[in-house]
Amino acid sequence: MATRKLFTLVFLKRQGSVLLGLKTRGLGKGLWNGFGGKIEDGESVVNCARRELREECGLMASDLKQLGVVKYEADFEECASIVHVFTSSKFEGEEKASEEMNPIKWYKYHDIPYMQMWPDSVSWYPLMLQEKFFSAHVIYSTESTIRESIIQEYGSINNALKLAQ
Ligand SMILES: Nc1ncnc2c1[nH]c(=O)n2[C@H]1C[C@H](O)[C@@H](COP(=O)(O)OP(=O)(O)OP(=O)(O)O)O1
Repeated sequence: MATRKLFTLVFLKRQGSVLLGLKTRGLGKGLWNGFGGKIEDGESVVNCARRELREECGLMASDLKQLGVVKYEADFEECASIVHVFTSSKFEGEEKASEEMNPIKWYKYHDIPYMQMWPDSVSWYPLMLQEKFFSAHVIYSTESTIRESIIQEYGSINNALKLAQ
């Protein structure tokens, strides 16, 4: 079986806005994104989502809900990336930028800076913003060019999770 890297990605929502951070290093440097990272050995998916959210923007979510799975493949890489996508609108703590995400900013849904984000974001954010369950299978031919993209909406998270298997 091909190797896979596992990640989480969390979007906090408040009155028609979503909290994004500008990535300062590593994968996706210079792009706005939600908060997340690699799932550590022995860590559950949801615990990773909670930990990365707290580390990257200082906030703790009490009702994380998994909405989707994004599977990334690239013609120039052997390893696929599986990203588990969560949202929450109940959170507490002191909102603050971090070494990895700086600045952080609330964006109205109609002002999301898609031109300064991963190119596939625009294809599945609308589902995520509407709290729909979804899967996205995205294949890049270069770092910024999508060769193929299949987005699907479901009635529950269970079907989306099949993409992560
Ligand atoms: N195409 C693609 N591949 C991998 N990861 C992502 C994408 N698009 C994305 O939006 N993402 C997300 C998934 C994760 O939330 C981050 C990447 O995590 P990363 O920053 O590499 O993981 P950390 O564990 O935080 O990294 P370090 O702390 O070791 O720097 O982007």
